Amino acid sequence: MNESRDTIRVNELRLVVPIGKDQEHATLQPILATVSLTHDIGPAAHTDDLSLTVDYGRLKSALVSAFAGFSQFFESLDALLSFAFLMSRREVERQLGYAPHAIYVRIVQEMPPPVCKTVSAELHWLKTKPEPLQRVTYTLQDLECQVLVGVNAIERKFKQLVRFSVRIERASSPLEISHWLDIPLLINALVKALGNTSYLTLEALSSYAAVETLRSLIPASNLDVATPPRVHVIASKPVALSSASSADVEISRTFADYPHIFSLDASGSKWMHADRGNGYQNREKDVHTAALALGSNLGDSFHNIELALRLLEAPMTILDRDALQIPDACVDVIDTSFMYKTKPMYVEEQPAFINCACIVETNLQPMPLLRLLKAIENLVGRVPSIRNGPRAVDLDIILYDNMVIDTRSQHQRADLNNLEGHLVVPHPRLQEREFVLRPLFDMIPDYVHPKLGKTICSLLEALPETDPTMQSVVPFPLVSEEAVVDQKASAARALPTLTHWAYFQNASSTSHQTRLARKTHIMATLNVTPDSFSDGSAHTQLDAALKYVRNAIASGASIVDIGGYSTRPHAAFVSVEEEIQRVVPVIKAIRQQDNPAVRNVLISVDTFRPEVAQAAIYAGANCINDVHAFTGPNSYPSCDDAHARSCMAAMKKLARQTSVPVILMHSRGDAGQNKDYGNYAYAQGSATGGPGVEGVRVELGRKVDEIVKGKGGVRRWLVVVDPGVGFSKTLEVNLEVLRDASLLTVDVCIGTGV
Ligand SMILES: Nc1ncnc2c1ncn2[C@@H]1O[C@H](COP(=O)(O)OP(=O)(O)OP(=O)(O)O)[C@@H](O)[C@H]1O
Ligand SMILES: Nc1nc2c(c(=O)[nH]1)N=C(CO)CN2
Repeated sequence: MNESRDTIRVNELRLVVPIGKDQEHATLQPILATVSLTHDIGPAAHTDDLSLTVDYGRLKSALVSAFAGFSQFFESLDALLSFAFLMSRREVERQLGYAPHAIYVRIVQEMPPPVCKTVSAELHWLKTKPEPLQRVTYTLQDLECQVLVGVNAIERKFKQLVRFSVRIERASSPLEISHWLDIPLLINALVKALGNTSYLTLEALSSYAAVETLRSLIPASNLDVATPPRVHVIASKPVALSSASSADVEISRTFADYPHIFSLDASGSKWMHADRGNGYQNREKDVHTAALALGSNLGDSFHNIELALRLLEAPMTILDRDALQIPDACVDVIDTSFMYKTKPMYVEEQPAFINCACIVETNLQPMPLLRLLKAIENLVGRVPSIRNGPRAVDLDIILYDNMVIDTRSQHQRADLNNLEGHLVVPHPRLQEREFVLRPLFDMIPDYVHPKLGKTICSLLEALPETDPTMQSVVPFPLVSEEAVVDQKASAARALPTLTHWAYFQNASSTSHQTRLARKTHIMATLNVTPDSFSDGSAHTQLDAALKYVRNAIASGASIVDIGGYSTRPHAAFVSVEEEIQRVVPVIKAIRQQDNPAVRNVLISVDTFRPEVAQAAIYAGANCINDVHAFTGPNSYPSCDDAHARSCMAAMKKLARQTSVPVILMHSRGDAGQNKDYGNYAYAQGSATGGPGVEGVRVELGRKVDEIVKGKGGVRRWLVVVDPGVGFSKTLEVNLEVLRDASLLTVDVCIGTGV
């Protein structure tokens, strides 16, 4: 039996058919229809009798009259294919009296240049029991795109023509072939996405084309989950080789080849983006970690940096899917450094810089991440300037996972004067920049540079000289109710800066001169509790409070701390409403004073309650001073009770939203409870000092980590720690902490705690 070898074919029958989305948009368009059947021609060959085979003339006429008699319009190539197949099978069965072994139908549509040369759909139908087998193939032939691709210098500079041929194969059930793929949509998506790429190799480019094609198949993927569609891509560079017609890469891929990008849904019946739907676990697979450096020396630098960080976390509002090369782009800042005022490097005649760094988790690939950073620089107000000159904000990718990247061609890599439009990671100047190494050291001192093989710590130590004028800085925002409300409405807004405090790097190692230049900030404490001011009405209380503030400022105070709930042991309970009622009017009154020195004084609100902190900030306070470091009064021995957790979440959210500095004090919960004040023995024998200082470092450090690290964390530069003299400590421990607090960190705020 040779029935599967013989073929009768009507080749490229020219037809003109109505094609369109709907009746109104349907137009007559030429197509080429090919029909072939696999059938044993032996009997007709022996007898030379036409009635024993299929008359191709009758087959052609049947197709012509079926299309001519079709009074509707064809919505898609699928619909045309399906119609041509049904008409062919009917005619062949009419002639033979039974169905042939196999039928093949192909419909080709010529496309207007330069979209692509042709699109075609083919159906292979095979008579098998119990069900026939059916396979559909779509081909986009010679899709022409201008793409930046290649390793040669000229190829990095100019886009070049790349021809793609994309074939999609799917198994389909016999009755279901109409409207599976929207070809115009796919062509559009491909041309747009491919035009934004800048790969070095045709391999990466063709793989990207396969991913984008598979992406467009997701909506219909539930129909084929058992035998998922397969995509073949040929990427061809016609001008790559001087004596050859082209250089090509051909690949064949399916969803399962890209487990980081696609996964099956929970029921296993549909392909989806791995970072969608049942989510977090899937997303994790494609999450990368990058270290970014930020710098600014024009305008309100603190505002610019905060705004840039907020924009960073809203990538989809800045660039579209094509530029980001992913539909659900996501960036989370998960750690921040301290912030520094630094001497300008390279071009020294310009204002001092403010520098910091952050770690992000993102599903963006390196180039789209760079694109996002450049777009944010523009949005924040960076304008062209001289190289290494002043700028509103500068955002650099310092590290990306452990990757070593250089998008320049081999022979462009001799120096660093041609980085424009390229990406080099780790940042090529990292090792000479203290303003980057020091912020990185705050977060990842032990990270090993993937090219240099040295830790951040040793790179910092290896700097030939360090900047003795480098200071860490704490910015205070200028708060007003309208500004906070306005800013709450849009995550991508930041408050302007009222002032900042600056500290030399390391008090013990800086020179006598810089130690003298160091400013000590005095905090005045104003307790607006009923028994704090002698008799009298609310008005005299307010007068007394304002008089205290004026005196404090005149005596050199730079911040006024206002509290409405005493922290002394066994103090009477005060309701949230009452506490708000006590502090808010005083803050508002200060902010309405005529004297600018009083009106603009820094105000911290001394509270452990998020509701009170929020009301105070809305009224004009610009700092939160919390004796329980965001964990509330019931947080000892464990910080894990529900109240402590909800307090932590609410305080973090408020601090993050308003960007006010937070003073976090060491204590062991409510002062009235017995907390075994001498119990710091566990911290004995540490390198940092005595057990008291080490106990404070461990217990407060744990809370600081929880407040700073992870998504939604408070910027590290806004955290001021207070060792809590007089809180949960014996006389000896208090004295030890007073003596050695500088061992804890440079940024300590020492008060008497009353
Ligand atoms: N790791 C990287 N991070 C940021 N930009 C990079 C990186 N590698 C290469 N570049 C390229 O450097 C070019 C110049 O960037 P930018 O204008 O920020 O330079 P600069 O501020 O003068 O120097 P630097 O970025 O070294 O601080 C950009 O167009 C970018 O394509
Ligand atoms: N201190 C300091 N100096 C610089 C900085 C910077 O961020 N900080 N950025 C530069 C160009 O990116 C040039 N010089």
